Amino acid sequence: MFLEISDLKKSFGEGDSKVQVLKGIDLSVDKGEICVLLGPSGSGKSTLLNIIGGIDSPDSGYVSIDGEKMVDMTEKRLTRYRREHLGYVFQMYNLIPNLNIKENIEVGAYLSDNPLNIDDLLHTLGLYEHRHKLPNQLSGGQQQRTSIGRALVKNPDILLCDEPTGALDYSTSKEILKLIGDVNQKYGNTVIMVTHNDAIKEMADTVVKLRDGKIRKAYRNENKISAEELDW
Ligand SMILES: Nc1ncnc2c1ncn2[C@@H]1O[C@H](COP(=O)(O)OP(=O)(O)OP(=O)(O)O)[C@@H](O)[C@H]1O
Repeated sequence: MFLEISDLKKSFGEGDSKVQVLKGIDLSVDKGEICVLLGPSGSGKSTLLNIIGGIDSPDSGYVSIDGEKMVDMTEKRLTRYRREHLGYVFQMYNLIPNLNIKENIEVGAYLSDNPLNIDDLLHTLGLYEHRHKLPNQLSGGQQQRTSIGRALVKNPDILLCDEPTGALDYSTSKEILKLIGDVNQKYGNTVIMVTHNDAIKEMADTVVKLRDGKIRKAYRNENKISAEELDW
């Protein structure tokens, strides 16, 4: 398996205020899959995503990517690994306001020795004609496309998305989900996507439902549909 998670545990706080947020998570995801993580607020989704992304570390258990355990990496190796192999997309786009769209995407390219062709990517993102505009001249959906471009330009093995459509309306959300599906097809990145929206599970290869820090259900979706066909 490409991504292996074994008996992952994480708590926050100390003594009486200690909260066990992940209580032993086991999960395997194949290369190129879309994995959707669902669960109620506070169930541990973002914590799990942050540990997979090397932003946070577990108390015990491990995450292994392509056979390499992240806990065994030195801080220097982990930083390099994050830069080269992981792309992050958040609910808030976090674009640099005084850089234009192309320059915002170039920020991601500088982190890679082997970035994708930016003009080609701008076409895929539907942003080519907007490339000289500043972020505040674009809609929320176009800004999110830009942040996906920034994450994608280094052609990461894993694209980690935390509520990527959380700030968007229905039709823009569907556009962004279609883009995530399209880039997964085109570039073959593994996608791990956290969402509150149950309908999104229909476009996943693997669906994982968390509750109270544990996996309540994990299954392969044999009847995957495209993002255009989603409805909620
Ligand atoms: N840095 C932190 N310090 C203390 N507690 C934290 C920290 N990060 C998360 N928590 C707690 O861990 C629990 C799980 O949080 P997490 O953000 O992983 O859940 P979630 O399922 O992603 O929720 P949501 O859907 O609301 O984003 C919550 O109770 C949260 O308050």
